[in-house]
Amino acid sequence: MDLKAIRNQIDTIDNELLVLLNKRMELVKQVGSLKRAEKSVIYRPEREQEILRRLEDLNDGLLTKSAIEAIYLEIFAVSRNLELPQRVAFLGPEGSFTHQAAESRFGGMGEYLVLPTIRSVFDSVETGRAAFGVVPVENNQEGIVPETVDLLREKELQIAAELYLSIHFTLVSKADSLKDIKVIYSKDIAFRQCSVFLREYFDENVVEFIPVDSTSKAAKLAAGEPTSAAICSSISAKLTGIPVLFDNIENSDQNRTRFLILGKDFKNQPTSRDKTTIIANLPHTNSPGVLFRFLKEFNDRGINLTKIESRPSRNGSDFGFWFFVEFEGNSSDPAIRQIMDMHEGHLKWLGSYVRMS
Ligand SMILES: C=C(O[C@@H]1C=C(C(=O)O)C=C[C@H]1O)C(=O)O
Repeated sequence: MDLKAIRNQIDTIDNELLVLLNKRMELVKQVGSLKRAEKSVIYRPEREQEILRRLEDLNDGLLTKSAIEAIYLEIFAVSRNLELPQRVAFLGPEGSFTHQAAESRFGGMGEYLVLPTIRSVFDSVETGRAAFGVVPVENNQEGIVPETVDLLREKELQIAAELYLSIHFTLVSKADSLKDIKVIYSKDIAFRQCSVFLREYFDENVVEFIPVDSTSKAAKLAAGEPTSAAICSSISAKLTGIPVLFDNIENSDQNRTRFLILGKDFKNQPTSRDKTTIIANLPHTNSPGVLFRFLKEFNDRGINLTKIESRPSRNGSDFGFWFFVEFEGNSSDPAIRQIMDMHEGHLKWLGSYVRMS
């Protein structure tokens, strides 16, 4: 077949796709009307995951799993926009890893609110300025993001979904040579994640490391100063037009960050692949066996714990603490229900959502 003939066929298929996509949108609109009548939530991450899984199982063509995901996540985002346009807040500025994470779920067409701090993302969802908020919660090299975990305890928001992103850092600067660099800007966590590279190439007695709110803010600052550098994502290097001196400078090439999508009064339908996150404010945490007995309840019921972190309660001068706990399953599972009931008043449910790891 010649080029023209092949392209004719492509055109025919695109025409069919357009008709089908519009048919899909008609149905989505009906779903939207039903949801509005029932005052139920528009975003159903568990339903989207179910569709993806079904299509990936069904697929026997050239499309890879991630290609199907990329296409469909955009279709879902456009669909939701038709049901009810919903603003999504994320920890900015533009070009941050959180921006990348937000776009991967809410699409390129979404309406975004770029906010300067994790707290302001929580606030915007709490006050309804945004329907959803995207924040980082942990990195597999660095552990949890304390601000996010503390705010999950403080605020009354829920986790609608989680997602994972591979993180790569670049060193950017307008300096001609490394020895001209006097200042390096980045986010504190990024400095730690690139510590091996920094030790090898820079003398901390000569170069000043200045932590700022985000890696993209770091790139913007460095773009305006000829003897400064920044550690940032390649997307913010591109957005600020600052030259990349080194790529992939992170300590581990297995560097992944987990993000949470936060909603208000949000509850997913249970699936068979859920994870649940809670805050445990156990009484008398300094007494022997309190944590042991709590964990034993999970073990006795065969519930797989995936995370436990302790955080200071900041209650006067004492050394009390509370726990950020995650485990497999949905809060409506009878075994999990039992534990929640047993500790009523001491456990705060933050969400049950499809497990992505
Ligand atoms: C159409 C719906 O609303 C949203 C859009 C979806 C879609 O495009 O398939 C799926 C789930 C929801 O996030 C639905 O709930 O079925």
